[in-house]
Amino acid sequence: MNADLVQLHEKARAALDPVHYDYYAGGVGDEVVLGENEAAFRRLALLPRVLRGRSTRAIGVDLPGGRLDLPVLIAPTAFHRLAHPDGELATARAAAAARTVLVSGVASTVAIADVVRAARAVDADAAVWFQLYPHPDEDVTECLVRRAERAGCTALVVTADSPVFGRHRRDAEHGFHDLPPGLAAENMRDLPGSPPGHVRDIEMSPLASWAHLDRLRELTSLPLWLKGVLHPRDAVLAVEHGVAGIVVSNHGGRQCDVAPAAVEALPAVVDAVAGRVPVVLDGGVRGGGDIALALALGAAAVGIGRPVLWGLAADGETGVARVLDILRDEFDHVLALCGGRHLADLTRDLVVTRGTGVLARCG
Ligand SMILES: Cc1cc2nc3c(=O)[nH]c(=O)nc-3n(C[C@H](O)[C@H](O)[C@H](O)COP(=O)(O)O)c2cc1C
Ligand SMILES: O=C(O)C(=O)c1ccccc1
Repeated sequence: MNADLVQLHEKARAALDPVHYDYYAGGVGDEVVLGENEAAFRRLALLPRVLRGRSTRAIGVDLPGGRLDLPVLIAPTAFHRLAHPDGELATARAAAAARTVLVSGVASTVAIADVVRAARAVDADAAVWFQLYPHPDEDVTECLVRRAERAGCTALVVTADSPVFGRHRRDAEHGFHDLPPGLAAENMRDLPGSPPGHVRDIEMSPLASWAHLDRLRELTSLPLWLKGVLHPRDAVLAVEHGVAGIVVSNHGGRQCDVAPAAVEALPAVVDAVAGRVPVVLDGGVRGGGDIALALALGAAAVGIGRPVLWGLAADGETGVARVLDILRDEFDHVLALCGGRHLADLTRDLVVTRGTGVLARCG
């Protein structure tokens, strides 16, 4: 991990209630995938190109739903007010100031309208996307979509890797099941079928299907991203079902513990999609080199989850801004060292498997 991010992580660990730290840090089952997401990047290396005579670099990227000034967006993570009293408001301000996208989760502790307002107060053009799970009650799903639209979100992200909740041993050991008094999943308040003021549970839908995705797509004109794709055939189906983009993700190792590392699943998905829609990768991205590797393997951008939570817990908005700054600066530096000027200069032939010197299996 980038050394400055390690420091922020340590500061966050010291600041957080250990139960909440474990909620953020933990994974499903034996936490195999949690470790693999980071370890898989360390098994890859990048062959720099030389004598390319370049001085300036362009690292922005346009995606359906918004432009990013750096190829890093903030992946949806739950309950930011466990990390800092300003919660998602702080995250939204830092993302807007860095001119990148915040994917704000249904499980946020600030209502989506307030999250977007905070972002737009910093940058009138700020792009905030809304992430949701297909709720078993489709009226609830529809209401959430309308809330996101009314709030001014510019894309929807549907998370497909959670037909059921992952079993998080650390949470079970701590008996962590509920938010502390005063905090709630504010997007779930006042939904159809509940009394005024009531906050509904976020539920997973074991019955969620491609038909649900179709209905969601028909419900809104917002670009629809599908998050949590690992199998190339699902990537093809997603394109056929009209998604605007795909997020290759194993949910940061919090869902299926026999899944591969996210970056190892990336090349086959990129090949299957064949440029028809952009592919974003999240899971284990902890430095500029990881970003360069993911882009070289075909990602249009990466998402970061836990590093944002560490920045937020360590120093609120300033901490999140620092995380984005560290990653921007280190990625730009790696690009320069590799003789790149544009993101498109990061190509798959640069990626080799460490210890073998041969092109990565994907190469
Ligand atoms: C504490 C926590 C909560 C999360 N909550 C959600 C969520 O509500 N919806 C979702 O799609 N992904 C959720 N994720 C997964 C992230 O969007 C992302 O896939 C993952 O964190 C990326 O891995 P990284 O943490 O190694 O960067 C969560 C991750 C963490 C760590
Ligand atoms: O913790 C998670 O990973 C997650 O995705 C989630 C889902 C619903 C509510 C809170 C968090």
